Amino acid sequence: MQWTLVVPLKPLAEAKSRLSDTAGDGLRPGLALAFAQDTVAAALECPAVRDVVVVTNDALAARELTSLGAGIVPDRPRGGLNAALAHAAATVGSARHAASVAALNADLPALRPAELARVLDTAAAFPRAFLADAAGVGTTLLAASRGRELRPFFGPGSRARHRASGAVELCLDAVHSVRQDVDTGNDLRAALALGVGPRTAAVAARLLMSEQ
Ligand SMILES: Nc1nc2c(ncn2[C@@H]2O[C@H](COP(=O)(O)OP(=O)(O)OP(=O)(O)O)[C@@H](O)[C@H]2O)c(=O)[nH]1
Ligand SMILES: C=C(OP(=O)(O)O)C(=O)O
Repeated sequence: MQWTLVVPLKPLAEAKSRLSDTAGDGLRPGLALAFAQDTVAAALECPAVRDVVVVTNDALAARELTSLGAGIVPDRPRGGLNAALAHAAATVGSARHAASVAALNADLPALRPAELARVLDTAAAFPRAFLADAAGVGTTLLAASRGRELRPFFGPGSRARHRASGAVELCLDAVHSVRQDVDTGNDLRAALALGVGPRTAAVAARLLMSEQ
């Protein structure tokens, strides 16, 4: 089965506020963009992915991610993350020959295409399914098979909320790169240990230099 991925991305100037002690205002927007670029590039290399659509109102991010091959859906004003995802999923789901739709966070800089394929292939057996994040409290991916509504409940504690909504939790080993979102300095260190994509590696190197 081939999937359309919907990737939400806040305006870069507002993104990754929990990384403010690790990356100052000068580097943080570039770090958030690098995470999104490495996430989208890896997703586009995944054999289970037909296309990637980023829902964002950030003009620079839209330009850079389009150049990688992503489509863009403009965000809803002030609707928040779940409204943005539901809107984008409905937009791509109503297109002719729509694929199944999955929401994937934009902060997975270590994402490996083969691991993402394993997650999506497993999700295809269920109407709605999700993958918990590395911390075990959030969600990095929520999938809805063709014709099913996504019904996203992302945000703090989303693992429990997705489970309560009836989505099936995917219990898979060896898909660390799909679980490793980066919200904090410790998450960034964990992602770097897994091996990040080239854009995140470049910004992380500048971060280390600026610390010296
Ligand atoms: N399009 C869109 N994306 C959002 C919105 N809110 C959050 N996101 C994205 O959803 C994912 C998870 O978001 P959060 O953890 O809330 O925000 P973050 O920027 O990653 O980190 P913090 O600022 O530290 O909370 C990231 O990919 C965000 O860019 C929104 O209102 N619209
Ligand atoms: C929005 C989520 O991610 P984060 O951990 O980035 O807050 C979530 O886990 O539902």
